[in-house]
Amino acid sequence: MTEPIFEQPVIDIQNVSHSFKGHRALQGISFQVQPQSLHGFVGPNGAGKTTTLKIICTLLRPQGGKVEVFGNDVRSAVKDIRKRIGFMPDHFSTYRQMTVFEYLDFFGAAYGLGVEQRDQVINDVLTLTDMDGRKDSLISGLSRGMQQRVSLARVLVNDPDLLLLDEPASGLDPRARIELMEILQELKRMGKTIFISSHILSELAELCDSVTIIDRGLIKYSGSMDGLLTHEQEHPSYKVTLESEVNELLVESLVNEPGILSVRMTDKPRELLISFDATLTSTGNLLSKIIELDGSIESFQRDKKHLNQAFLDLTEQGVR
Ligand SMILES: Nc1ncnc2c1ncn2[C@@H]1O[C@H](COP(=O)(O)OP(=O)(O)OP(=O)(O)O)[C@@H](O)[C@H]1O
Repeated sequence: MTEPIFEQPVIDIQNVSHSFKGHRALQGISFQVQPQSLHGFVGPNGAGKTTTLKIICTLLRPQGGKVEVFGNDVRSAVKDIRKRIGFMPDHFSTYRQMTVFEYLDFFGAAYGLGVEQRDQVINDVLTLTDMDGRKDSLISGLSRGMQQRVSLARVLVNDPDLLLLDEPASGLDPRARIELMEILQELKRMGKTIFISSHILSELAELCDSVTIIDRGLIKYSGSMDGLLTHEQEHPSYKVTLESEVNELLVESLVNEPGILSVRMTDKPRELLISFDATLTSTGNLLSKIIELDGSIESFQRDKKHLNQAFLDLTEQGVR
């Protein structure tokens, strides 16, 4: 039998805490980000997203706990980490009077690239971000969506292995958002790991393989996107579509079965929502019972929670 290969996580956060003037912004958070994943970091205002991002990209020293990026400690290996990451903050910096080329050239030089190499790299990153025709445009004249792409192009100049993006989609119209997500998918296909924060879970659902949810400095969930939507493993819920209309006798018989917690009819006459206690019965038992009582199932599928509901269930009410 082949042994499973355990890859080292790109980001490994263990019990990290951080306070600002007595206010506990991070209260012992732990999670990991796997290589070549697109990992969402979601939480309401003031949850601690930017603080965490700044710690990961070595701009802020954690006061407690341990953070490793590519196996290097953020406290001691600042230079090694900075060489391999690209951080895109949630605001555009103050270089608006430059052209796109001048801006990227400036950062290329700051990263130590020679003139010829910079020309090549700038052409490549402009192609990647679909900005070929904008090389000589003034940044101040670009739309918010285009400015975001320039920001992303800037982050790509040193060919980082890990991209840290703070709210990159905020303020973008739906088209610009979709286009940005497509660029990020392409970067993932190129082998990069992408860590992206947002207030809005549904914005990242299609894009991310995994997600961490943070609220008031505490991690509420970290794992696969799929796992988030089927979070209540002990009480799974299934949507059953019958070939004929649901009759009340069937509902009554199912409700009385051991382990079945609820049987609900929906606004569709052939559909039922059934949840059960997985420690007392199983999907197989449920299926056999329905077949025995009715005999005609058209479809049977796990009922996933709505994204917004999953987010609301995990985070607390109130603005902070
Ligand atoms: N420099 C600072 N001084 C004082 N308090 C701060 C500082 N930076 C952050 N905080 C506080 O720490 C908490 C976490 O802030 P953080 O910016 O990390 O949250 P966030 O999830 O990024 O929020 P948002 O989505 O609103 O940007 C908030 O209560 C915030 O007010």
